[in-house]
Amino acid sequence: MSLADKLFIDMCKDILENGTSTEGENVRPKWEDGSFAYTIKGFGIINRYDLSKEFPALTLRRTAFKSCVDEMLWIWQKKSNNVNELISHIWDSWADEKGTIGKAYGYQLGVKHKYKEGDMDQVDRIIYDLKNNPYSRRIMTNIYVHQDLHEMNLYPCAYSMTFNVTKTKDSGRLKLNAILNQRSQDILAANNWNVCQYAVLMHMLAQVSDMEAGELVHVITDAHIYDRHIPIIRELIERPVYNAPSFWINPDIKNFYDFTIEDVRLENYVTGPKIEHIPVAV
Ligand SMILES: Nc1nc(=O)c2c([nH]1)NC[C@@H]1CN(c3ccc(C(=O)N[C@@H](CCC(=O)O)C(=O)O)cc3)CN21
Ligand SMILES: O=c1ccn([C@H]2C[C@H](O)[C@@H](COP(=O)(O)O)O2)c(=O)[nH]1
Repeated sequence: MSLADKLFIDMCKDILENGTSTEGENVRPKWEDGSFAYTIKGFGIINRYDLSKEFPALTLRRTAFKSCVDEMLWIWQKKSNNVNELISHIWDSWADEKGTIGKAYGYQLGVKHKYKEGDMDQVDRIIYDLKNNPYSRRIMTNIYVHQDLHEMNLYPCAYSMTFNVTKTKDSGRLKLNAILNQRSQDILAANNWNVCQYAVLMHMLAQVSDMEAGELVHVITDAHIYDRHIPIIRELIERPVYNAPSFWINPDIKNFYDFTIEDVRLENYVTGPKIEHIPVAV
């Protein structure tokens, strides 16, 4: 069983057994037919993934690896907020007629800020610190920008990465760890999707800074299972599990901006069957 499967199954059981329901309360999201999308939610879930041991892809069902890496690069590398630059259509419901999701995600990472070292956006600031000042305790991004929230079609969910570099005990090589802070998580549609995205981001940043990828700590404030997902989750967590796939990254890429979705892949990724239709609350 992959470690990601174990964490996912334990988390789902915990939410289903100990979580609380929002039914009948004033909630924001709705289903396609206009009814309220209630959830069972757990508070303050923390999952730790050791990327030096295995890649954290779920095997219970296949995570759409190419689409999720494409979305991560859309945010972190293209710094785009236009859904026309995405391969998948997962963001279409939140885009306006021009295809933009407003001042969210990629837009915020592309904003240049003034630092003592010069003007940089948040991604370039991270890369600069990892290369020049890896023991800094100030290497972090934050896209939850209050002054721009009124111009976002959906507020950022995975909103902050805090990077922390340690030394590998045996080899002495530098190890890149990070905490992903997420205020809200749709467990069925996006949990492993988000985990795989940020695991790939860490592998890419580690490679371009001559480090190894270490631990990804995923902190989820509101970890929820939507009402219409409950039977799907109950079936999913009873499925057989397989070993984690192996992760390949093109070793020749030394500049973060040169990575494409073809430069990473999962090998021997054996999974359970596809869930034909996952309704997404909007
Ligand atoms: N309610 C909700 N849940 C989310 O996960 C979510 C939002 N809203 N709003 C913004 C984005 C869009 N995200 C999404 C939306 C849909 C899928 C989805 O349908 N996933 C399918 C297949 C995707 C594919 O093959 O490209 C799946 O099987 O997981 C995933 C993430 C994550 N975010
Ligand atoms: O990367 C993402 C983006 C969105 N989500 C989910 C989490 C929630 O179910 C909705 C957002 O609704 P809010 O009312 O703004 O919390 O989208 C996710 O899991 N991962």
